[in-house]
Amino acid sequence: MLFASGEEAYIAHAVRHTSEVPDGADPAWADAVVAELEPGERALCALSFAAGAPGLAHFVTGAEHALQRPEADTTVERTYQVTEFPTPDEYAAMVAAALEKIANGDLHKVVLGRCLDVVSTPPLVPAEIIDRLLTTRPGRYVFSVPLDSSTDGEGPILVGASPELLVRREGAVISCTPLAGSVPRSSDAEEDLRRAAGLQESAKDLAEHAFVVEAIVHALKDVCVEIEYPATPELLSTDTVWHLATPIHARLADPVDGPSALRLAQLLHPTPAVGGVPTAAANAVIADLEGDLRDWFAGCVGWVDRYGDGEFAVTIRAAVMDGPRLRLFAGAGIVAGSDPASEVRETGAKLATMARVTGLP
Ligand SMILES: C=C(O[C@H]1C=CC=C(C(=O)O)[C@@H]1O)C(=O)O
Repeated sequence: MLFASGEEAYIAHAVRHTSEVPDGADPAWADAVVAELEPGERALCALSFAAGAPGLAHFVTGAEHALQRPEADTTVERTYQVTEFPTPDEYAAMVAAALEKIANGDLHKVVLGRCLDVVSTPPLVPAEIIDRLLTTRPGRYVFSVPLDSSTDGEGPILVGASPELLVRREGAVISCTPLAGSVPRSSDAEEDLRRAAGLQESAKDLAEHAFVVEAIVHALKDVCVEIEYPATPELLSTDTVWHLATPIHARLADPVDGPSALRLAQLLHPTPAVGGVPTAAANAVIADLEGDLRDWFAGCVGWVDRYGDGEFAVTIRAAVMDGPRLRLFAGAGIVAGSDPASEVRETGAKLATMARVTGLP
């Protein structure tokens, strides 16, 4: 069980117990988790996408380790049976349906996702996937969190390499780096830079991004002062996509009794990077068009300590491993001007991050 940020990985050595709740958005639960933490412990947490869906916290002790690059890849030969759902055509039709609702004025933005279900022979080995995640680090925030109290590797495990910081609290200092607006990368260096430059000038992507920054700044205003962020987004790249990113910094108005990192994650999540605008209308469209495929995807994952410090990433570029089965998820923001075929390509590029880590051809 681990959460890595940048060059350091916090690896849990022992689990005291696991708190599972039906509603991960419950503020009383977040406060109880922090109050229950003992000296030297952290709670490694995962929250689902929406209010009213589960959350869990593992009370662990562990240590920071420097990440290492592998000498050689010891990948086992496997065969994979892959099912796409919805299919790319069905996903394009979902995007078209969302665009119609946007044109009708029902909402401004909605993020829609699709999945790959993979059955591997021989079965995937969690330790192997986690090793590869740590050594290749396709995203800044690498995580492996069991999704129930069976911490022996037998139950489902949420793994991933998210590029998106939902929130970090270090004392009174708060940081968020929302991402939204993306384009697949190219293996041709010149074309890759052209795509990045095009993204920075794309009115559609800048609008898609602005919704997320606005929502986060609005939510931070309730608990923070000195909120600072650049007027235009920066570029951030992963192994497969370029993103627009806005680093936001703020100070807690009340550093003594202010919200913990877990409580801040609840306050901010789900942002329009995974939900939409307005929130309720977008959630209804997601439920209608996606059904229940999100589960723990598009949630948030991270840690909090007994002082309230901690760090949460958005659960994207992620997979759920369960024995021989693996489910990968990727979503894309839909706004006026989005093109269904481009959104299929974008989600395909996002799925490729975890597909590569798991050894899929
Ligand atoms: C929902 C995902 O990405 C979000 C984060 C960054 C960029 C996004 C976009 O451009 O659509 C999404 O809002 C995902 O990777 O599954």
